[in-house]
Amino acid sequence: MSSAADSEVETFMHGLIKRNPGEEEFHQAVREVTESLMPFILENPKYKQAQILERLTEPDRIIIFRVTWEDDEGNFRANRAWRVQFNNSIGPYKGGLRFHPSVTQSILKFLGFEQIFKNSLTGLPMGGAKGGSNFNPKGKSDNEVMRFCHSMMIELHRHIGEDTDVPAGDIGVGGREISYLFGQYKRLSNRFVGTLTGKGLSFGGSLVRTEATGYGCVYFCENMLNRIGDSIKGKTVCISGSGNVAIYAVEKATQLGAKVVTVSDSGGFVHDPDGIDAEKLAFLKDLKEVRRGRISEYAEKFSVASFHADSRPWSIPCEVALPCATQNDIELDDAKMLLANGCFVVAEGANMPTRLDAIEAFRKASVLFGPAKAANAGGVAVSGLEQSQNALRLQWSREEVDNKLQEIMEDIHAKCVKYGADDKGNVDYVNGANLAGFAKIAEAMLAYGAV
Ligand SMILES: NC(=O)C1=CN([C@@H]2O[C@H](COP(=O)(O)OP(=O)(O)OC[C@H]3O[C@@H](n4cnc5c(N)ncnc54)[C@H](OP(=O)(O)O)[C@@H]3O)[C@@H](O)[C@H]2O)C=CC1
Ligand SMILES: O=C(O)CCC(=O)C(=O)O
Repeated sequence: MSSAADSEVETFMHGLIKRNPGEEEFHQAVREVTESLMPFILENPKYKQAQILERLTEPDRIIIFRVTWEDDEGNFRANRAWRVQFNNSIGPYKGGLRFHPSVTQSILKFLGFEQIFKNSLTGLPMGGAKGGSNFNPKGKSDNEVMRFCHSMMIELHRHIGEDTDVPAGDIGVGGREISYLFGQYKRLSNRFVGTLTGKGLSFGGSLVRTEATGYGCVYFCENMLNRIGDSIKGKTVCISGSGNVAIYAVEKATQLGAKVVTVSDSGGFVHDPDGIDAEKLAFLKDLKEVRRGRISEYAEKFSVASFHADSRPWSIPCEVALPCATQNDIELDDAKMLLANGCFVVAEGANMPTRLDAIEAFRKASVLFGPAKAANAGGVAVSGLEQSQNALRLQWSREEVDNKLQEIMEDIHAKCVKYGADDKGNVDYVNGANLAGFAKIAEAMLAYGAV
């Protein structure tokens, strides 16, 4: 980056931090995008003149509300919830809901901001949003989760709609939660429309939505490898997380011939040197999707595997790393360890799982680095396809949706290459994803004038 661009980035970030004090995750997400975009904005004064970056980093609105619910002992409990409607320049607001005790406005703003670019990359007409609550579903009964979701929707339903804002799942929000939320939405609005995605298959859900983020991440990884004449087949893969994204990343990587040797949760990671085969994956799905148990049980069941409490999997040698748990999961030291052990491909299944200095280390080492906006866009892409099916009142076959998902991931990869390749043909996927995502949104914002 030129020194002029450098100093513009610092001036811009100074103002942003002043306007959004203490929101570190949001600052981190905006800095990464700003560093990619600033040289382009300086070359194209129309974006600066129209204050596109300033407008893009200010949410259209944030709705904050209290959710009161009753636990199984009859106590009243209260949580805080948010919906950050960030930008609807290219379509209705779209993005997941996160239920986790760590949720703050900063986290939801970083997620909503990233979602604007990700959704643009899919080529589908979706704006960016995110929401959630500091409610902790862990250890709660189904009835408690239901009461929380029903109470949350009493407020949320006023702000969403199939052409306004379409929430979906994220950490702590899966099929169970979406069902409770959708049931209450349907009752309150007296309309059966696709205002949430990730629904059950018997009431408007799309085939392959459950698998889409994990599968899409592996498809993106395969696209990056194919471009250099390689493939994921035969590669050793480390995955973090053991939730929705991680499980289906394990499944697709294994189907394509890779050996996945780690998964994790907030208690630690398991290392299975033999790889997670179909039988072990079935156990993992039952453990996490049905019994909601801890990952340490995997090592109790399969003696070849070891459990490492309170640690992340990045010390285990691998060629491909797929962080699929949460933000800031790969620190600089983890990146150094991965590089020293021969890792040369990283695709982000989670949102912002890699710290900025760790990304820099990967870039310097010419790692094939697929940023979240591109690599995990498969989930929201199939959510977009769910909206299309709902609007058409049709359900497409598994094969049809999976083919469309593969096409969308290939298309996102091609856009990253178009916008991120240098003269020698090396691709900076971070710059590519940011620039390609930005181009479409910025054109729409310019066309609207001062709105
Ligand atoms: N679901 C989707 O379609 C999409 C999800 N994403 C992103 O992918 C990531 C994972 O989401 P998803 O799989 O849906 O969520 P899940 O709730 O299904 O799984 C989350 C996983 O991450 C672990 N985890 C969560 N927080 C922490 C933490 N602070 N430290 C260590 N581990 C943690 C969880 O462990 P534990 O159970 O112990 O908490 C669990 O294994 C998130 O970053 C999400 O934003 C991105 C695109 C789409
Ligand atoms: O499916 C969706 O609408 C949102 C998925 C999501 O939360 C994400 O892409 O981070």
